[in-house]
Amino acid sequence: MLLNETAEQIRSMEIRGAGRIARAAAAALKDHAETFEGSDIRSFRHFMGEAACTLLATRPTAVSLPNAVRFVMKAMEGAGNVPEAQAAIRRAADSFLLSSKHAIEWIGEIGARHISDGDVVLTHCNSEAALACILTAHRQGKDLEVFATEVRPRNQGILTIRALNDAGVKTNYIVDSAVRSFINDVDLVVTGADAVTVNGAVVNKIGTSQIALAAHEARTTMLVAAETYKFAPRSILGERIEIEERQTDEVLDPAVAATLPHVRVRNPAFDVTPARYVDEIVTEMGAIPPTMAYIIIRDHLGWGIEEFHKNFEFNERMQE
Ligand SMILES: O=C(COP(=O)(O)O)[C@H](O)[C@H](O)COP(=O)(O)O
Repeated sequence: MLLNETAEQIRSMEIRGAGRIARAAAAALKDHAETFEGSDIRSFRHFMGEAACTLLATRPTAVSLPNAVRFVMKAMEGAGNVPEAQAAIRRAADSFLLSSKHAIEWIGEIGARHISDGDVVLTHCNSEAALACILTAHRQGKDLEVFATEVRPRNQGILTIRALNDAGVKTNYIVDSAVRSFINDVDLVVTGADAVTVNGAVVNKIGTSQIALAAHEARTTMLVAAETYKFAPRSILGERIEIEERQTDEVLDPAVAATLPHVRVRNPAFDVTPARYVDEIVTEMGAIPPTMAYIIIRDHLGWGIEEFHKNFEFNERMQE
């Protein structure tokens, strides 16, 4: 698929969810590299650098996107000519796609061990990683019941209840504001993540932090299912995750809004749940306390402070 088409699909949320966005970006970079005609390595780097920027500009919050783009782009660093660079990009993209698929499977296995026979699980938004935990437990024969939220304003809950229904999981579909009314019936909350920062805070679909707060008050376990490429290296430098604020017409009909000149509609797509409201983050490396985020960023993703210096030099070279 053409790179601009993928970028547009991510922007319009036809492709959505942090993991899917990352995989679409890696695949788009791979296809884009093959379309380069020429033999000048500097022009190729520039060509790929522009493509990376186009993808990065689509949606600002899911850290899986810059992590995937960087992983693929970094592969061509040592290449001396265009065919070598194209092959390196191909290998890196394929490796990212495969490891992402395996990560979800592992998360499903590990997450399922947190779910017992007879449990009631609540999930929010539509997360592949969170669903992997629930569906794996269901496939293991555990008798489960799920509460799934509506997820205003884009209604990703519909995707979730469809997946649960297709798998034959007994599911309750509730409006977002009903979470506190049902939280005492719930044994475990499982959500996904768009980003995890160095202090263990979890950025996910708007409403997640209210759910975490309700779970905390009710002493209900709060699990977050997240591949390690959702951890945010730049948060080591104190950089904040940008919370995407989407168009107001997703929330209120523009014709109605036009009659309300004193009303400003706000539509943040994500919120931040502090680490103290999260019991564990289930990654493909195992279930960790959120306070271990720094270790994942430094030892697993390989992003110490020194990496930022290297990356700075790399970016300078890309811009030459
Ligand atoms: O918040 C969302 C999706 O938001 P949007 O619909 O706005 O992209 C999901 O919970 C995370 O991305 C994790 O999903 P996954 O586990 O599939 O990566």
